Amino acid sequence: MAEVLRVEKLEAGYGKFHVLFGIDLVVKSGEIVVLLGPNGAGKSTLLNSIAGMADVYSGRVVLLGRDITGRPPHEVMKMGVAYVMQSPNNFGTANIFGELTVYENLIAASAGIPGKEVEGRIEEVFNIFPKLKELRNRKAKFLSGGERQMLAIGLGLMKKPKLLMLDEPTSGLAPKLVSDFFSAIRDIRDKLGISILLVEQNARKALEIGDRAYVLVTGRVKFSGNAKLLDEGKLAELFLGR
Ligand SMILES: Nc1ncnc2c1ncn2[C@@H]1O[C@H](COP(=O)(O)OP(=O)(O)OP(=O)(O)O)[C@@H](O)[C@H]1O
Repeated sequence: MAEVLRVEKLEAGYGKFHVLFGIDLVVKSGEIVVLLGPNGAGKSTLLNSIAGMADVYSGRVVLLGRDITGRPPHEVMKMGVAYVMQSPNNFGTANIFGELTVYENLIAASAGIPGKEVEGRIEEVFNIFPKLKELRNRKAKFLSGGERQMLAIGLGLMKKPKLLMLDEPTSGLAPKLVSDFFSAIRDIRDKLGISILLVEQNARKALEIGDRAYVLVTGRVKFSGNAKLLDEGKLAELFLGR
C-alpha cells in the first residue's frame, strides 16, 4: 500500500516549548489512522507540525513522497492536506464565513477548482452530510455546533485532499450525532477514497472505524499498531503510564 504520509523522528513544539520527541508515524493510502492520548500529550501539535503550524526542530514530514517539512500551511494544503482544527466555533480557523450560507461557503472554498467540477464536488459533500443539503440556504452563523463541524469538514473535502486530518471532530456533540459523524468519516474514506488521520477523545468508537492507531503520551509514541489490538485495559495502562 502506498504511503500518503510519513513522519520521521519528528521533534517539534512552539518556540522553546518542546512538545514532540522523536515521533514516527505513517498513514497509508485508504487508511483511517487514529491518534489517541491524554490531554496535553501533543496530538494537536503533531497535526499542527504536519500542517506547517508548529515549529519543527528536526525530523521529516513526507507527503506522497515529497518532503514538506516546515512548509507553510497554504502550501501544505495545496499539496493535498485538509486540516479541520479543533473547535470550529472559531470561525477563523475553520474558514467558515458566518454571513454566508452553507452553499455560499462551499462555493467560497472552491477557488482554484475548475468551474464545471464545482457542483459535483458540492454534491459529494452533500452525499457525505445530507443535513448540509437541507441547510444549504442557512447562514453559517445560525448553524449548531455539529452542523458547523459538518460544514468545516465539507469545506476541507471541496479540494479533494489526499489526506484529511481531523482534530476531535465529535467533541461536544450529542451521542446520536457522534455515531453519525463516525459513519460519515468512514464514508469519506470508503466513497471518496481519502486517507484520514483522526484525533479523538472517544477512543472506543474511533478504534472501531480505525485501521491502525497510535497512542501519544507526553510527546512520545507509546503504542502503534492494529486498532483492534487496543482494548480498554491496554489503553488505560498506556494513558496512566503503568
Ligand atoms: N500555540 C501554542 N503555543 C505554545 N504551547 C502550546 C500551543 N498549543 C499547545 N501548546 C502546548 O503544547 C502541549 C501539547 O498540546 P496539544 O494541544 O498538542 O495536546 P493534545 O494532545 O492535542 O491535547 P488535548 O487532548 O487536550 O487537545 C500542551 O502543553 C499545550 O499547552
